[in-house]
Amino acid sequence: MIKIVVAGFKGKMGLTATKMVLDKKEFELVGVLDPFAKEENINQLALFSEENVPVFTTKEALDSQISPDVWIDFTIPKVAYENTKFAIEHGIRPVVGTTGFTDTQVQELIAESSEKQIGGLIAPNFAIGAILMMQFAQKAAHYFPDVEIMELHHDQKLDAPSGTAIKTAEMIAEARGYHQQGNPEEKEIIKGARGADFEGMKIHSVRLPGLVAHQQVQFGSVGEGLTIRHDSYDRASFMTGVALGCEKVMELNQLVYGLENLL
Ligand SMILES: NC(=O)C1=CN([C@@H]2O[C@H](COP(=O)(O)OP(=O)(O)OC[C@H]3O[C@@H](n4cnc5c(N)ncnc54)[C@H](O)[C@@H]3O)[C@@H](O)[C@H]2O)C=CC1
Ligand SMILES: O=C(O)C1=N[C@H](C(=O)O)C[C@H](O)C1
Repeated sequence: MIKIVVAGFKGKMGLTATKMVLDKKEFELVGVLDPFAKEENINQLALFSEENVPVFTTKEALDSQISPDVWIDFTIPKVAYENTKFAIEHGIRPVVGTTGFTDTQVQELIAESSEKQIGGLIAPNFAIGAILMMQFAQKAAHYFPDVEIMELHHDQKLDAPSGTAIKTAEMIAEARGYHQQGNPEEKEIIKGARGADFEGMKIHSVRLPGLVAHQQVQFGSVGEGLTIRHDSYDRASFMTGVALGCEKVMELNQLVYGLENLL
């Protein structure tokens, strides 16, 4: 039985992950963390009235009372680095979906986990279809170097571009390197019109109510185009990957970046 804590449990993803952990017989939910929680036990929420799991509002209180094997993190970009570092330092394997990490932070956490021999995972996207989208895009970039990424999310999202768009751009850049796209004489009449730039490719972020998480990677070449698109219509789409991550980190001795490394 893998003992799990969910950080950010009152959020959209935290709540979905909490339900997933409770539903899987291989997992035991030993605690949940959210500084904005008013409850002391999740059974004070109608949804979890049959359960008995303590609620913590600080990671220090959590650490003094429970000993989880795995720390699932769906919090906010501002705290995810500190949370992940805390988990590693306390021998808890992080499975992190929270986005907004810098490359330097990811490298630091990998080095620290390796030193402590603690498995872990930071995955900008846990949906299997999204991983395939990124891998297909990387493959296509060998033949189609001209590409733009459009990511579309709900309007409560804090970070832009999305972690998935950054990871996709990194994977495409690995395949094709820096590549100047479009007209070098181009001028933006309104600042930002052409989106963010990563190694010469543009990333566009759309935020609208009603959306969940969507991304289109659009390639253009002479007389042809190729569009690879993934849609998460429901947050349940991420849970197969989260569950897989919780199992796999038990066998690792350092943190990995990207679910594709565990499939
Ligand atoms: N990797 C993936 O597959 C996915 C990643 N995400 C990412 O997960 C994160 C959370 O997304 P949502 O659930 O939509 O956000 P949300 O805003 O609904 O939830 C965030 C939760 O974190 C809590 N929180 C804030 N500070 C905290 C702290 N210090 N410790 C513990 N909890 C804290 C908040 O109170 C809130 O309940 C975002 O960064 C998002 O980009 C979202 C969907 C899928
Ligand atoms: O905030 C979200 O919702 C999502 N965040 C992740 C990201 O930034 O890529 C994953 C998914 O796109 C949903």
